[in-house]
This record gives sequence, C-alpha cells and structure tokens, in this order.
Amino acid sequence: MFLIIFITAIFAFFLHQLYWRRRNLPPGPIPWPLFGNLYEFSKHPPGYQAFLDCHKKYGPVFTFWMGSDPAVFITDHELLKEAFVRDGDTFNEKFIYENFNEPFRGGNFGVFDANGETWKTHRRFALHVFRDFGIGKDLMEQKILLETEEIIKSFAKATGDFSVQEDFDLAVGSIINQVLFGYSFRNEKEPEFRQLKSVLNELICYLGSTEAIFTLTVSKTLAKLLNPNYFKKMKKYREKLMSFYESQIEKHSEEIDFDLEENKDYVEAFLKEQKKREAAGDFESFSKIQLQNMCFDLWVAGSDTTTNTMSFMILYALHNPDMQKKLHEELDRVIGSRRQVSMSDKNDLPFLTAFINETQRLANLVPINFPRQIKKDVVLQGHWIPSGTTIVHQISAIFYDDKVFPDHQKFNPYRFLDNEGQLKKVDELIPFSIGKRQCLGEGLARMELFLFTANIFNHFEFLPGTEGLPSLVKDFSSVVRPKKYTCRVLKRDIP
Ligand code: HEM
Repeated sequence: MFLIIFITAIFAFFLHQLYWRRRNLPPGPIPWPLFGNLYEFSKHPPGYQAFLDCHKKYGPVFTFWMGSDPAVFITDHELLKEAFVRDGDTFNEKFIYENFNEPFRGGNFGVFDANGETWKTHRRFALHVFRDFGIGKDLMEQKILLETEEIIKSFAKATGDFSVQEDFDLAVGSIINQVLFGYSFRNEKEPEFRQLKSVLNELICYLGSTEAIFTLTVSKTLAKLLNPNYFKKMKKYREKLMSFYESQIEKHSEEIDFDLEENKDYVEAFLKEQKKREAAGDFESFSKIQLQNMCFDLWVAGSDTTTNTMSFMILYALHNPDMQKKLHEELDRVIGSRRQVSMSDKNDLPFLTAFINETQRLANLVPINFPRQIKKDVVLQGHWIPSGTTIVHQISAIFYDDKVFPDHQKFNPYRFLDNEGQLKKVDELIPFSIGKRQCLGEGLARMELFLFTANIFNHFEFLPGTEGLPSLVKDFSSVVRPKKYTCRVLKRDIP
C-alpha cells in the first residue's frame, strides 16, 4: 500500500512538474525540481551559452526555469521593441526578489528593485537631479575630466607590469560619490573607498554565485531551511554598506541649509524634497530608508559597470594591436597634441566611438538581464503568456547572435562604421537595455566612457606585460568583469 502511494506521489509530482506547469508556456529545456534550469546556466560560466543554445533550439521566445519558477526569455531585438517599447507599461514592473529586498534593503525600497509609485517617483527625481548637475553638460564634463587627469597622472608613473583596474575603480567611484555626497575619494579618502569597494565586491560576487541565485529564486521558507547562512551574510553586508550611506545622510542633515536654492549633491536635493513633502503631510515617499537604498542603487550601478567596461576596453586593445593602432592614428589626425579631449570632439572621432561600442558589445556586461513580471496577459510570437509571468529581455543573446553581429567573438569596431568611415547606427546595440527602465545613468556612463577612452589612449599605448597576453575569460558576479590582469603602459610620443 505504502509503495503504491509513494509511486503515485512521485508520478503526480513529475506530471505536475514536467507537464502541468509547462503546458501553456513557450518551449524550453526540461526543468529540474527546485533548481529549474540553473544547471544549464552554471555549466558554461558566465552563462551566455545557455541562452544562445535555447535561442538556437527553440527560437527567440523560450521558457527557462530560474529555480522553481519559469521565466520567458526574449532574444530578438524586433520582438523586444514591440514589447518593451511599444507596450512599455506592461513590461516595466520588476520581478522582486523578496529574499534580497527584505534582508538587505529592509523592504521594497530604492529604484532598482522597486515598482509602482516608488519606482516612478524616484526614477523621475533622480533624473531631474542628474540634469540639474549638468549630466550630459559642461559641469559634469569638468568633474569627469578632473578624474581623467588623475588616471593619466597615475598611468604616467607606471613601470613594468601595471594593473589599470584600480585607477578606473577609484575615478569612477569618486565621480558617483561626488554626485551623491559631494566629495571625491582622492588622497586621504582613498582608504575609505578601498574598504567600501572591497565589501561591495564581496556582495556582488556572492550574489552571482549559484548558491545565492538558488536562494534568491526559492521561497523564503525553503531558503531559510536550506541556506540559513545566506541571511546572515546579507545582514553583514547590509550593516557594512548601509552604515556608510547612513553616516553621509546624518552629516548632510546636520549641515544642510534649507534656504539655499542650489543643491550641492543628490542627498541635499533629496532632503529638501523630503522637507517639502513632509510639510504637505507626506511622511512616506521620501523616507530615510528610501534615501539609503537610493544611495546604494546609484553607488553600485554607477561604479562597477563603467569600471568593468574600461578594464575590458584595455584588454581588447591588448589583444587587438591593429585596432589600437587605428585608434591612435585617428587621435593623432584629429587631436594631434596633448590637449584635453572634450565632448565637443566626439563627432570628429567616429572610430573611437565605434571602439567603445564594440567594447560594450563584446564585454556584454549582463549575461542575464534583470527580470520583469508582466501585469496583464500578453501574446508573444503566438504564445499566450498569463499575467504574473516573469519575462527576461535577454540582450546578451542579441550581442552574441551571429546573424546580427557575424563572427561575434571577434573584436571589430568596423561593425559600427559605414563605407565612408562614419558612425553607423546599429539598433541592436542596447548595452543600457531597452524600455522604460533602461539604465538611469546612461548619460553619465556615456560621458565617462568617451572622456576616459579618448584622453587615456591619446596619452598612452598599452602592451602585454611579462606574463604575455591576459586571459579573456570573464568572472561573473551579477555583471561580468575581466580577471585581474597587468600590462605595460607606455607614454606616447605626441607633441
Ligand atoms: C557602462 C555603464 C553602464 C551599463 C552598461 C549599464 C547597464 C544597465 C542595465 C543593462 C540596466 C538594466 C535595465 C533593465 O532593467 O532593463 C541598468 C539599470 C540601471 N542603471 Fe545602469 N549601466 C551603466 C552605468 C550606470 C551608471 C553610471 C548609473 C548611475 C549613475 C546607473 C544606474 C542605473 C540604475 C539606477 C538602473 C535601474 C533603472 C530602473 O530600474 O529604472 N547605471 N543599467
């Protein structure tokens, strides 16, 4: 009798898992109970291959189980445009990882992992403050150029095998810190930055581990039962990182002059808005916990992405000396001196812009994009997808699709140039994602990438160090980064 019940239960479980839960979803690989298709994802780090294989086998809309829940992936640019741009409101709700938001954030706060009014209000407010600070304009350009000068000074002192990554980290961290808290991490503040960055690295690496992804994607009860350590770690990271933001907020609260119209930084702008709203009886929308989480989101999203892109760029220049030579030729022709290259030079440097574009494509920072949860039933390529389903706009598969970018592993900036050598618009290049939640810091990131690249390559040539060419293998930690490497940095012979 027991045996019959046992066999029936197993049969019912597999019927439910393999047939019932999958019956109306687009095709995709068979999921394991609890783990779904995470094995396929972790089999070939950093994970692109799993989605490229599915794209090839099942087409541009398929189901991939992230742990115990299914997610529908879209891997075609036209389909993404149709869904995320033309029907943007349906696709703008983030899938919320409660196992991250609760223990780390203290609830659904911030902008990255928030929805509804919180997301809308704070995305709009942050963009407004960024505009006031001149992101995309002169004011911000001057700040970035000052940090670029610091990188140049440090590179000029480089002898023998040299690691470029730390200088990019410090410059990019200092820029976002100025936007948020009004100061750079130069000189006596550098140890503060290095300490924060090391905690942040630990957190980001841990969140990219299979263990953490599994914990994020199962129910809280199961997670607590199977991986209680995860919650202890989140508490530790929260205490270390949030206490920095909290201390900055406290300092600003003590020093702020509410009568001054101009704002020194984002926190000051936030505190003034908070006061205004509280006077009108709204004590919730601009709360202290929301401010802490905004600082975390902007600090994290604004640092790792740009710095990793710059490290990949030097890596690709080392592996492609002919392309680095073309870059130097263009700079010599257009700039031809040690003067600072500014945003106004951009239109005259199409190869340099193509070089950045190709770096962003090949670096392909986000192997899995940040999932959405649809608010109503939709039809995607003939598949009816019910409201509440998780959707992933998988941009990494587009960048590595040979039909869109032939010979996709080759570093070839010419993909972005026409026959006259002018920059060509390639719609499929969407490293900042697509739709209403596309990167909030795109303007700042584009400015940083251009000013760093133009000025640094104008001054220096990068050559392999004594250990030869560094590895192109990527480390995965929520976004990808190159493995630590060193190279030789030579001053160029320019007037
Ligand atoms: C090379 C640099 C960067 C790249 C490649 C990049 C890429 C991305 C991507 C792919 C997303 C996800 C969009 C989605 O969910 O569909 C995103 C979101 C976001 N990024 Fe960036 N980013 C970069 C730099 C920055 C900077 C400098 C900041 C801040 C100042 C920033 C702030 C954000 C924020 C706050 C979001 C969430 C937006 C929302 O949910 O509404 N990013 N970024």
